[in-house]
Amino acid sequence: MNLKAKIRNIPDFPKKGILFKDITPLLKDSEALKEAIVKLADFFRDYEIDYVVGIEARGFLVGTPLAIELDRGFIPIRKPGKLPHEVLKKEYELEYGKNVLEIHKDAINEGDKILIIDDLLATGGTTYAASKMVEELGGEVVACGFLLELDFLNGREILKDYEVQSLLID
Ligand SMILES: O=P(O)(O)OC[C@H]1O[C@H](OP(=O)(O)OP(=O)(O)O)[C@H](O)[C@@H]1O
Ligand SMILES: Nc1ncnc2[nH]cnc12
Repeated sequence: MNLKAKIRNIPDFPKKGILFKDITPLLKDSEALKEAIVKLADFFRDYEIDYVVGIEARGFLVGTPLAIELDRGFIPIRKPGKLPHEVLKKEYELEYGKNVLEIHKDAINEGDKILIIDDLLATGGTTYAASKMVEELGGEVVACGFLLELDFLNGREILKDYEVQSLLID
C-alpha cells in the first residue's frame, strides 16, 4: 500500500509557514495502520530492547501498538502535569515552538535498553530531549523510530549519536 498517500498535508498549521503532516487518514484506515506498525516493527525485531518509550501525544498512537507488535512494555513521556508520580522534566524546542516533557523517575532502571518511538521526526528536538531523559535515568537508547521523517529539517544531525529508522521519508 502507498502509506505516504495516507498522510495529508495541511498548510499553515499550527502556524503560518508550517506544512503540517496529518497522520489521521493513515490511522483511520485499518489496513494502512496495521501495515505501518508491522513494517516499522520489522526494523527492530532483532534488536535487544527492554521497553518502548513513546512521546505524547502522537507518539502514543504509534508507540503503543508497536510495543504490542514487539512484545514489549510501553513507557510514556508526557506533556507537563499529566504524570502522577515523581517526574524528571526537560524543556525542548520543536519546529513550531517550545515545550516541556516529563517521565516518571522510576519508569526506567539502570541499564534498561530503550527504543524511542514518535510519529514524526522534524528538527529532532523532541526525540533528542527524550533520549537525554532516558539516559539521565540510566537507560540506554538502542534506537529511535518514526513513521515519517521530514528530511529537509535534518533531524538526523542532532540525533547523530543514535540509530534512527524511519518508515517513510519526505
Ligand atoms: O522533531 P521535532 O521538531 O521535535 O518535532 C516532532 C514532534 O512534533 C510533534 O509533536 P507535538 O509537540 O506537535 O505534539 P503532539 O504529538 O501532542 O501532537 C510530533 O508528534 C513530534 O513529537
Ligand atoms: N510539519 C509537521 N507536521 C506534523 N507534525 C510535526 N511536528 C513537527 N513538525 C511537524
